[in-house]
Amino acid sequence: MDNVFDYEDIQLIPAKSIVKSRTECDTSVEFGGRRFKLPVVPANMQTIIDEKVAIYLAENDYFYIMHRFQPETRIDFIRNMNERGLYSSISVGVKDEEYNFILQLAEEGLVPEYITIDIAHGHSNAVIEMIKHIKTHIPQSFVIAGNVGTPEAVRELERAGADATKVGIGPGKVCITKIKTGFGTGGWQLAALRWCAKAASKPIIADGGIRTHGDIAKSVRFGASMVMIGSLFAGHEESPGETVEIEGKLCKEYFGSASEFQKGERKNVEGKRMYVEHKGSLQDTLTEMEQDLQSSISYAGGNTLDSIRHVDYVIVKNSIFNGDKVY
Ligand SMILES: NC(=O)C1=CN([C@@H]2O[C@H](COP(=O)(O)OP(=O)(O)OC[C@H]3O[C@@H](n4cnc5c(N)ncnc54)[C@H](OP(=O)(O)O)[C@@H]3O)[C@@H](O)[C@H]2O)C=CC1
Ligand SMILES: Nc1nc2c(ncn2[C@@H]2O[C@H](COP(=O)(O)O)[C@@H](O)[C@H]2O)c(=O)[nH]1
Repeated sequence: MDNVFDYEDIQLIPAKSIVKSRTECDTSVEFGGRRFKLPVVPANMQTIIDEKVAIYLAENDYFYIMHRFQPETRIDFIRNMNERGLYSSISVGVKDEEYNFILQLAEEGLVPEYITIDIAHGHSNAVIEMIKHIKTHIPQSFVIAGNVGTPEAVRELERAGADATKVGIGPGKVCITKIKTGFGTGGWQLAALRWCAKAASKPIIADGGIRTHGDIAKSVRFGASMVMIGSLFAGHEESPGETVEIEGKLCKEYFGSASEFQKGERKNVEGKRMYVEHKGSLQDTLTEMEQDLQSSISYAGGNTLDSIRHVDYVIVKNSIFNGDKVY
């Protein structure tokens, strides 16, 4: 790998604007046969999304992926979305019971429009087998597989039948994989995205490490069709994380899916918990993201998201450790 860099090391170079107003810039994206207002999806984590948030996002033409940490609720979730005329987008793991869950969906004729295979180390036979299992029994579902961090992994999952891959091992805000295992894309996530995108023949979701709205445009420039975000979506009124008061300020919890708080035990822990300041409404953030991305598109010299994909850039510094701490 040459040219290793991360989000904070890159600046995109402006091109002559063709719009009179940023409102002319269209941030929408097609993904898996649907069009969404933004190339952004809140992380499929228990402190980021619940059924209420999923309904809100689907009703308002945003992409969502429901988490998989209350597995017994998934059938009712899909039925409820169907009854409301909304698309359903769920997550699965790779353990034996998940194979039975897919068979149950097939038997009951329940077809989620999107199924995300959500495990830490997605470049594995376990994921390849699950992709094939889903494609055999529910071929109409759009399958997102991850997480991975290499071109080889992207190619292998695509060959197995994945319709999109999710890139990012360890760049997340509540992630401690880099520190605990020595592996991952933490500290060079943007370069890893570029590396993977060059090998991909299907869409990529860039997952983790987004700290500013400008990082969304940078992800698009380096090959992402969709950007998964956790920490920036934590702390809203609607966020499922518990609300607490810390030194007179209202905060909400945000914890990793591989943290002891999610798992209920300290085994193979690769995530931590933090508290983020209470932020107001989710829609305010989505609106601000849209405005900022419209601005990015105008700086790129176009009026659609695609114009960002070809802009020049400079590497302004080269830092590979961003100061993450375990606690
Ligand atoms: N994007 C990221 O960087 C990371 C994300 N996560 C998130 O944490 C959640 C839990 O993930 P995960 O622990 O994979 O889910 P599961 O607990 O469902 O485990 C996945 C399966 O893969 C096996 N496995 C083998 N090697 C690994 C490995 N290196 N890491 C994890 N499992 C492995 C596990 O067995 P066994 O447990 O016996 O080893 C288990 O059977 C997911 O939501 C995932 O997205 C977690 C870490 C990193
Ligand atoms: N290594 C770990 N990664 C995790 C864990 N829980 C979630 N995640 C990943 O983080 C992103 C969100 O990143 P952010 O920088 O936007 O906050 C999420 O989508 C997962 O891929 C975990 O416990 N360990």
